Amino acid sequence: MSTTAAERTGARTDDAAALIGDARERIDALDDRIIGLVQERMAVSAVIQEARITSGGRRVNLAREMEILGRYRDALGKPGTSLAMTLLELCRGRV
Ligand SMILES: O=C(O)C(=O)C[C@]1(C(=O)O)C=C[C@@H](O)C=C1
Repeated sequence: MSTTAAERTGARTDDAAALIGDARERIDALDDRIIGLVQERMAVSAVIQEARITSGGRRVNLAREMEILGRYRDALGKPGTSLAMTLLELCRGRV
């Protein structure tokens, strides 16, 4: 059974439903890019961690993490800090 544009988008007019459909396509494309960038970040972070561990250091570098948290907070506010913490967890696991 097929759904109507209104059911898919929550809009009450065809114009609004069309706009939402187009904008959702852009969001899906952006999310694909964001996911790709996160995966790229994870790979680069793994190279750094591996080099540090192989040299006898620790996986985690808290001073660097503080810089990153501050950067995301300055750009995006408090939720930016949460986003940075999630990114760091994806990149180095839980500490
Ligand atoms: O910049 C580093 O030294 C890294 O190891 C990368 C990274 C990160 O993913 O941003 C990961 C772990 C460290 O605790 C700090 C930062």
